[in-house]
Amino acid sequence: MPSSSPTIAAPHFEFRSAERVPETHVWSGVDDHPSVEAAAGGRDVVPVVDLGGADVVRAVARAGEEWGAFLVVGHGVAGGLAARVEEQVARLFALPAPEKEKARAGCHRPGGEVSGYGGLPLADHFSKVMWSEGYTFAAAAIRDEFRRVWPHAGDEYLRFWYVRLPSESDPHVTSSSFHVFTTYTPIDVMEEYHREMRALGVKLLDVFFRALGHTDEQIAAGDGETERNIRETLTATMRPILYVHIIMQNSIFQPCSAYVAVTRTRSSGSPLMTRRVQCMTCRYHRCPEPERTIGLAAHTDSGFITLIVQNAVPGLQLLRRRPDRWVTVPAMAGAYVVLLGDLFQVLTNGRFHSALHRGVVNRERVRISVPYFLGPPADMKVAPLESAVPPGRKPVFRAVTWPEYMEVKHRASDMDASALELLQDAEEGEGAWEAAGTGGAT
Ligand SMILES: O=C(O)CCC(=O)C(=O)O
Ligand SMILES: [Fe+2]
Repeated sequence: MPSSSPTIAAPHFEFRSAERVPETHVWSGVDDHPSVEAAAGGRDVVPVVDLGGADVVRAVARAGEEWGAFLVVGHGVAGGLAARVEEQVARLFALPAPEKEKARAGCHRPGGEVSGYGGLPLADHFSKVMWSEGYTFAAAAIRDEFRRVWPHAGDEYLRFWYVRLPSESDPHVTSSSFHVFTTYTPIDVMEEYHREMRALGVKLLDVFFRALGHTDEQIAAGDGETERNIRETLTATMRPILYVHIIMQNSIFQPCSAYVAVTRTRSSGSPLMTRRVQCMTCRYHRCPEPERTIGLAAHTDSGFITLIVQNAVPGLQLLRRRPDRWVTVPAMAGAYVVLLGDLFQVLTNGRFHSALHRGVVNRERVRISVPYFLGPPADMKVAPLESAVPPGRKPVFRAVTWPEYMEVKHRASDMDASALELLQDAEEGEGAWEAAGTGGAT
């Protein structure tokens, strides 16, 4: 449950070596509703939309209306990109704790910057800590962000070439993490991810605009000013997340796997130093701990559209109603997850809705997820598009900027209310805003 208690100032918590879920990370109500695996042919199949297929507009519109989420295939994004992103993100998380701490969010710019390493923005609303670690980067400036948080790493960021050798008994490592030499650096891959996701996001926006009645000609001509403005000013944030599986209790530690840290000279690119470090891996007994904690608490995303690449380990769940149940999004090779955010619900006057979702941990394998959030710039007033408001009707939502929306969302969360409801009627919304501001979150 949301809480107005101050955030726990968690010291660096090393999930990998935790021997039990500490009280700080124990959540109640994680199994309030049953978890359901998407069953073939049943009502709980997360829609899969082929962007290159026939009837794509109808398929996207249906998924947006019924789920606020879907898996997209036929998207035209290079086949190997997902594995490359997963590999580089695994390396970022494999950095030693002091390296991660250097990047801790809020340490680098005045004003409590969220960009960097650490908890998720939503963590402030809970008295418990989530079982995940994450980085947040402004996607268009990721090279500058890396340079800012790890200035000692040099322009090619070669400090991130920590490579883990394969070990059959080590469940942390995915097969794609095994390459010792690769032609990519993390920054190249993350920049490519940014370019591809932005292009995919724009493609999806256009499909949604079509679903609202825009013709090919209108879209080709750049639509009206509002739509063009939305497309051209999209902002993007990238947030790699690591959900470490729960392997504690009765673990028997034994030395067996090794890390190799490879550093290369900047000019020649040839190996300069190779270091072998003996480390510990573990055999483990399964235990019921995953149900006691949560990787990422239930929430809706705030922006327009979130695109997610995840590794082969499922863990993202969508809440479906009547009866309430958490449906696990399958880890489908080659597919990207699409989630609609609250501001998209505002933009489309509620025709397409945001999806309530969460991230769970498991007993077997590490899960990596790399959400890419697309939204408006901070100064854009987001209001229902004309094409989304039926003739003769008033818009359901009042216009709001992203920062204004976040303020409503924070206050709504403290009041245990819904931010979108507070925005639904101008008078009611303003009233509630006032009340939230003065009444406190008791
Ligand atoms: O774990 C995931 O795939 C989803 C992450 C997420 O919902 C978020 O960062 O907002
Ligand atoms: Fe999310």
